Amino acid sequence: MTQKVAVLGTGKIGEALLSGMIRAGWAPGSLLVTARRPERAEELRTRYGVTPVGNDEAAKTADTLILTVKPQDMAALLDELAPHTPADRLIVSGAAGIPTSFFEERLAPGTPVVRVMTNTPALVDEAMSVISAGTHATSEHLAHAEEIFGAVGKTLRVPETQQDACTALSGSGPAYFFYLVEAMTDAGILLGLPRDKAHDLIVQSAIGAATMLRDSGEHPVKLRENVTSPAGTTISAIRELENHGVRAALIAALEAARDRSRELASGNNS
Ligand SMILES: NC(=O)C1=CN([C@@H]2O[C@H](COP(=O)(O)OP(=O)(O)OC[C@H]3O[C@@H](n4cnc5c(N)ncnc54)[C@H](O)[C@@H]3O)[C@@H](O)[C@H]2O)C=CC1
Ligand SMILES: O=C(O)[C@@H]1CCC=N1
Repeated sequence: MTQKVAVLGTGKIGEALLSGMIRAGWAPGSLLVTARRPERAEELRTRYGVTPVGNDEAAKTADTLILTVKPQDMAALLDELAPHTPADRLIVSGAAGIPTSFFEERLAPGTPVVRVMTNTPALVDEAMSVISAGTHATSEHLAHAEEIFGAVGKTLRVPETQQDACTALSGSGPAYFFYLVEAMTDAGILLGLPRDKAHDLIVQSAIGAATMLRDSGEHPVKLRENVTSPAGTTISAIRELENHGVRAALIAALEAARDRSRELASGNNS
């Protein structure tokens, strides 16, 4: 029997995952989606050939339910799902902050839950997805989640205690790089370059640097040293970064993201 997978609350992350699964060869006929707005459901059917259903129908029909609603909407979704979800369904949560115990408390006893933190480079099959098992999830359940999220990039198993830290690093991580590109493009404007040229120079430098980080096998310190000539330009820039506390700012920023992920777990949604 074909395994059916349902994506519930198919927004940015849900659609990125869905499209990646289809690119990786999943049959659209084995994929169900749910969305709040009927126009959105139709859009997904037209774009991917998947079947839109209600949340209750997804729970009854699919073997694996991937929940990609916002953390703030998860309790309401689980209220809707609980009466229709047999305990043999695999629940995969993609939400920041929410622990597997949150699902276990609201669904039938023994329900397997896997928590995943992915990121938006799923759109280009370069996601980093971090995967943890709940109390009743077996290694087969983890392997199934890896098969799904492996369609859009790399996966890594971690203990659930590390999920909030991973959310701060890789879940939110792409935003920090986009922010740096934005700021460096502004610097290019200050230095008199047209915006489009500044953008292209920084983006290609980012792609080159990321490829070297991934493929060279060198430590980032060594890669930076190779750019930094004695009495040259780079060290003048690095001194300013240190003077402005950029390293400390990054450490504090990621600590704040980790703390916010923990707050989402405790139901602080403001
Ligand atoms: N955006 C990002 O970079 C990342 C987001 N996440 C997590 O992924 C989840 C989704 O985030 P996004 O895709 O950015 O949000 P989004 O707002 O684009 O998507 C969530 C979707 O869920 C729908 N929804 C809410 N309640 C529903 C219900 N009861 N039934 C059906 N649909 C319902 C909403 O209409 C919306 O389309 C969040 O939990 C977030 O923490 C994880 C990693 C990265
Ligand atoms: O900002 C957020 O809460 C979500 C989770 C990780 C990335 N975006």
